[in-house]
Amino acid sequence: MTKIRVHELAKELGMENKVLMDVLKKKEVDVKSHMSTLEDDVVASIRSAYGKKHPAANQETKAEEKQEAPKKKNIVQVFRPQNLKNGSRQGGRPNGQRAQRPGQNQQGQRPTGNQGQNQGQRPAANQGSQNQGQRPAANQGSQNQGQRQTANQNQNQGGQNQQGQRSASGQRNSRPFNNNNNGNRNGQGGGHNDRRPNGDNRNNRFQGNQGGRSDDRRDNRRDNRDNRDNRNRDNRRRDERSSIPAPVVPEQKPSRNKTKDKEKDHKKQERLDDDFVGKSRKGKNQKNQAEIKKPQKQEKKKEETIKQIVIPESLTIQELADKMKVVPSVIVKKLFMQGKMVTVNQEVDYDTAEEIAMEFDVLCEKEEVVDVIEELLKEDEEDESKMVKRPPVVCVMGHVDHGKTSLLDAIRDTNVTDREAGGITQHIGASVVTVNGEKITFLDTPGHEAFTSMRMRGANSTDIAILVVAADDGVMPQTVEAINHAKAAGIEIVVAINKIDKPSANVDRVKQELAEYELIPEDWGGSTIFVPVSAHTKEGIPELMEMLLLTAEMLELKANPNRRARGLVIEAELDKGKGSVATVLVQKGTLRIGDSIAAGSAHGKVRAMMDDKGRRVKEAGPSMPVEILGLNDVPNAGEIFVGCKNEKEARSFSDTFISQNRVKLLDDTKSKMSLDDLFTQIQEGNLKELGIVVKADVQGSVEALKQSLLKLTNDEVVIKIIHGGVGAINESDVILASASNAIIIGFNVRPDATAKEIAEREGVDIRLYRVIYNAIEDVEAAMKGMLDPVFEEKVLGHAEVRQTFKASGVGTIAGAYVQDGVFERSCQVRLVRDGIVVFEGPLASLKRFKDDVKEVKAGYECGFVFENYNDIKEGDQVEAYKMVEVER
Ligand SMILES: Nc1nc2c(ncn2[C@@H]2O[C@H](COP(=O)(O)OP(=O)(O)OP(=O)(O)O)[C@@H](O)[C@H]2O)c(=O)[nH]1
Repeated sequence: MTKIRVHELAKELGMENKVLMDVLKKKEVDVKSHMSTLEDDVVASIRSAYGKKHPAANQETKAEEKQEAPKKKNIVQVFRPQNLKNGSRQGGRPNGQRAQRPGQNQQGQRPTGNQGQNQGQRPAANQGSQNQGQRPAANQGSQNQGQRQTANQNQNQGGQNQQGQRSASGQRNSRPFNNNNNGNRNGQGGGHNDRRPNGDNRNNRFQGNQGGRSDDRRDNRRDNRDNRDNRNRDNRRRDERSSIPAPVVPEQKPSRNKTKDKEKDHKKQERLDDDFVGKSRKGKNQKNQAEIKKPQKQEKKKEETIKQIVIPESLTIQELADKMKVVPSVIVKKLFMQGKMVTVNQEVDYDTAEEIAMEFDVLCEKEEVVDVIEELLKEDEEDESKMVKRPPVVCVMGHVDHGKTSLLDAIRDTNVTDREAGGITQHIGASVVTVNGEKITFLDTPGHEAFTSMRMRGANSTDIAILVVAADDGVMPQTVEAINHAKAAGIEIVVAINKIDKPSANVDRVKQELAEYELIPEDWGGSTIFVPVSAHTKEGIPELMEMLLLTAEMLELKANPNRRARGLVIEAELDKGKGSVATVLVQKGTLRIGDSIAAGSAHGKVRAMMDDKGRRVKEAGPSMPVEILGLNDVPNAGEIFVGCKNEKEARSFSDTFISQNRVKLLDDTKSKMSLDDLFTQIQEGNLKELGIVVKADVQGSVEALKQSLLKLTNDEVVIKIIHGGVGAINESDVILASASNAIIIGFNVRPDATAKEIAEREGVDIRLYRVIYNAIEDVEAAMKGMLDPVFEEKVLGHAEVRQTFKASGVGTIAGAYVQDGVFERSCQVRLVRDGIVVFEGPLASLKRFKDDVKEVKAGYECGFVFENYNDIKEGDQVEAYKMVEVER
């Protein structure tokens, strides 16, 4: 049987080692220290003298403890201080006692020397710290209870210190590690020793926190560290511990990579720091609280603030993603999930972009495109008081051959009052007539052209339109067109029913027909002025002039002549001798010789001015058309001209115009790639890379094409095969090509219907080949700008000449019978006589009876006239053919 030691007996009896040793000394028992062993008889005598407890009772207790031992393990797992507290309260004390005893017992049973070491270290390590630091008042209470249960009153008398000393063995406090030690002792190997101290630390940590005695804790840790093999890990933990009360179980992953560990631990440290700040210093450190709350606030803010972006009319997915600050692939993916296939380079319009953005909770606003030119041309409202009456600007419009030119001439002839001034009417695109002392400016430009080109920048050139309708012909398609143009431009219409001199003239019919277009004559209760005229007899011309003046009066046409001139360019050309010659219509202000003006890309000083009669003038007021010299360039018709302060201002105006136009031009040239304009694009430096989608019938061909095409890369252009595949050219190929501005080369394959349609819509160039070499050759030729389309003759049909007629002014007409196929109006023909081609050329006309026809099919008779060839004989064979572009 193992002999009992002094301290064990002391503990058993609930007395101090020193007291027991004194007792023993009194009994003349030789003990050197509390570790000295005692003989059984001595123990028995001491027990009988000082204690009631019998070793048997101890044995029982031990047995109990052994049974309950597993429970202690649970306690080890408790990380929360409060839990630990509870554990202490409920079972801490008895456990503590129990824990000591098994330790004691095990000491005796220990087969190895490890325990001795552990024991020796443990008390040293744990005594001070654990006793003092780990036992809070609550625990004391519970301990007392426990002690009472053991009926050892002395313990209570011993007070706190005694208790502390009593537990100097560390057993109570080191309950958890006793368990661990048990494991070790049971032969689980030294490796577990590493864990055990960690376990110790955990306990220490928690308990230490309870007690709040960090010094002790630190001492304890320091001591423990000395006993640890894995110093690094412990150090890390120590770092954590120094600030982190929260439980960490890094030991659970002993095999982690060290570097990773460091990083992870660092991150964990940060997290835990946050936790710590959040949990432990709550209320103490306001700053920290603020720090913790901050992210939450930010999150809230994020939720509340809806992103808003400004996007242009159209943009690519990439650009949209950039604006939305998301990865483009996210958008592509989202759209893909909705069944829409897009690429990052694909352009989408505003509405689509807005829809996409909404999916990401982003609001869109359309970017206001500032037209710099528009801004430059912007004008402030004019002061009405400074305005004076100006002549009306009139244009003549109507259907072909209804007499527009004749009417204008008649008007001019009738109203040229100042012939004496020696003016020979010059064609400057506009003319001024004086009627009853009042001037009317006529524009020569055909009505609708005037509207479209002259309204280029939203400025109307004309005030009144004369709608010429031939009385014998009535309303014709171009009449309707003219009405619509005039209405769209919001200009007044005066109807001139022309050719009333003709017997077939029917004025009422014209009135009736025009009524359908809301042009109701005044005598029918409407408001449109109708004037029956004859350009030939000049009947009604003065009335028409009067009506024009009346209308002008009603329109109250006014302008301020005392300001810098502004107006429209009506015509412009480059004259060999004079340089740039432009006819301008002054609309506001007065243009004078020497004025600096700018008109679109042109600018300069007015060197000379001529009126419509070719007379030199020094100034031109509102509604006056003049030809000017002095511009450095030829401006476009319809361009607004503005008088500038000086030449510098005029130059800067046109410079801005040029640069803006270049931007626009570049935008326009961003059109789809085509082999035909490949060279031009290369030349202009617009193209550095030619993307090609290759589709072929077999993979071998795809590869062959790819390889050959890639070899064509030169200094100027890089060939890039963006996709290669087997099978028909499909929708996705076209979309891909469109998005990447690439061309498609198909070898022995054809595009399907959808692909064809999309290619047409998107302007994707699809080239189909049956010979690989041709494809290569084409791309190469295109890169050199030498790509010519390949045409092939396609025979349409055959006919036989059965009769010939001679017609003056026409030549010989061949009456023929179409034997097979079809004869088309614009086809080429071959005249074959006795097997010899006697003529080959285009068909001048194709008639059936007297009518021109588009085509004549087999089995029908028709009349041919060959262009510049009349030597036609009966029995001649005619072969019709046309050249068609063929795939290479
Ligand atoms: N009898 C008659 N013939 C007229 C009258 N006005 C024009 N014509 C004839 O109609 C034909 C067409 O006249 P244009 O003045 O060339 O007609 P337009 O509308 O200017 O024709 P386009 O310039 O081709 O659009 C000419 O042969 C004129 O001689 C008219 O008042 N009476």
